[in-house]
Amino acid sequence: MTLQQQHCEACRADAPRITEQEARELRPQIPDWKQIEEDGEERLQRQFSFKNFAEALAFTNRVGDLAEDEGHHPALLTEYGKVTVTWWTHKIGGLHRNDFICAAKTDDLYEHR
Ligand SMILES: C[C@H](O)[C@H](O)[C@H]1CNC2=NC(N)=NC(=O)C2=N1
Repeated sequence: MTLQQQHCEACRADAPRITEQEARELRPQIPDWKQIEEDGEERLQRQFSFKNFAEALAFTNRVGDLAEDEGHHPALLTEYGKVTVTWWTHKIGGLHRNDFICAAKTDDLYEHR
């Protein structure tokens, strides 16, 4: 089953961070995302481009709906013509499989915008 077809599991404080092996296997499904470290935490980040602010905001709201549906929430920076989406799991201060699932679903929203 692809990442896009999966759903997030409820975030738990004792949930295991994703292993480097798992991340290596999943990264090819989200090739446009980069893994960054911010505040000492691993995160997934991608910048999406748009014609103007209105389109950027519409996409932002769709990602917001996705987050509510999955019970898993990103950081969103919405600017004129671009939206930067950052996924990580607050409860474990790092990356969980959920973040890869949501990154893949975010790509889907962009491709079908
Ligand atoms: C109670 C609520 O489900 C939890 O606080 C969820 C909300 N959304 C979340 N989103 C993210 N990215 N990480 C979390 O740990 C998280 N926890």
